[in-house]
Amino acid sequence: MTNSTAISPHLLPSGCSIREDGRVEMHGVALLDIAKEFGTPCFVYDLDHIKARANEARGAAPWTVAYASKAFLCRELVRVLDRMGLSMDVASGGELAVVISGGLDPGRIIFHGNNKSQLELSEAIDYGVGLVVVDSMTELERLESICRSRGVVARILIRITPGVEAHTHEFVMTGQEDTKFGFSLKSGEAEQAIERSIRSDFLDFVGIHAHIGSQIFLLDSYYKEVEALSGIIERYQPATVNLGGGLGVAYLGDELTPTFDEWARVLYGALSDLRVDSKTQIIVEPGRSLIASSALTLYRVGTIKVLPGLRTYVSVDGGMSDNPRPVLYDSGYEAFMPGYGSAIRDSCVTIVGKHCESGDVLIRNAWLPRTLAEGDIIATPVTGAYGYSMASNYNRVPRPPVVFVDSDGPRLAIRGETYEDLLRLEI
Ligand SMILES: Cc1ncc(COP(=O)(O)O)c(C=O)c1O
Ligand SMILES: N[C@@H](CCCC[NH3+])C(=O)O
Repeated sequence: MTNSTAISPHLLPSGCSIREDGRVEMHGVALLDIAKEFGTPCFVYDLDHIKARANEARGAAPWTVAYASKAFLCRELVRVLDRMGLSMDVASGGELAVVISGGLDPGRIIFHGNNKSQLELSEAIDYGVGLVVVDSMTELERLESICRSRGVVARILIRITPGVEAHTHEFVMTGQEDTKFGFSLKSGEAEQAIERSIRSDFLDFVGIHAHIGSQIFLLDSYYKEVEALSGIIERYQPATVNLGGGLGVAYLGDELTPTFDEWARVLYGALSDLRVDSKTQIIVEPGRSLIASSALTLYRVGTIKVLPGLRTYVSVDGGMSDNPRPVLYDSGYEAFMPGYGSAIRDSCVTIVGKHCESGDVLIRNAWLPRTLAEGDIIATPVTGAYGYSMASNYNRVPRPPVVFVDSDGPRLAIRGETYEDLLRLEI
């Protein structure tokens, strides 16, 4: 736990700097001015940081990088990643619609999901997505019949459950045997699905997919993943092996994360140890590790309630509706005052949201300067992944705006919702 120190600069997006007067700015614009212009709460993304992370991921190995759009998705981001030539993974018809509307070449889309509907599968085929990742025998048959009726062939990967337990929160583990995702390797279902797709006239078996979970720090889990798949790879010599995403990120100042280079070294080391043909196309699907550290969230403090001998509650104008991760996974975050970035954070408080839930806690033990007062702006870094994308309208709280910043200044990528937006589906 960080105690009595200023915020670690490495938790801030790379375009951030702390001015001599202590104000934190992003590409020369004070975060306090962004809060004034766009209101709070507000997600602020450093566009150059996103591009740098995408380039780092791409440069780490001769693999194909498909950004996992569930981590954060908006049209403007699709345009940016499209210009960089990245591929994208989608996991629903809605994500597919946004990626298509952002203009990404459908051939660079990978379509996931353990329960894709008939409509979603048809849309995937009609848009011409590059790869459909087939998750069950029912889906394989549904997809085949859609393709038969259109006289087309779908390029598919078979999703395999490698039976690897990655060391992460059980809610975000996906590679173990007891999971809703994919075909079990152990039971032989994976081989049956591959054989079935090879026999089909309307399915083109391009390769296999596996994903062992999210927020993974121990790279050894990836070695085990490749090891588990090696028998299938040797037997079917797939053109493509998609090893999923899941690389962990640091949310707290004292956490150390593996780099894309280290991840690549482990994966390629395993592939080479297991003599996987070097011509095999390797795909990875980083979501969190590509986007999380590029953003922070700005909040305004509304009330400060001191319960003597117990704790001090600092209530902000957002909460579990813009960041459900602390409630869902007990995830830790840090906070700082963008007006006083170099100030020593010498007071431990509990930052809570404005929702009608005692559990609506953003940071249980947050260190902030003791000068913190009602009306101040605070920021939580590393909120670029699974914050906005999992945001809700609980208590009919409008979802906040998303602002992109680079050397051209700040601009809206997604506007904040209004009460009118909240009413637009009402009859
Ligand atoms: C199939 C698949 N690929 C990629 C990801 C991205 O994971 P992460 O954001 O942890 O990199 C996920 C989410 O866990 C996933 O389910
Ligand atoms: N939403 C989760 C990760 C889920 C990964 C998607 N399969 C998180 O915030 O950590």
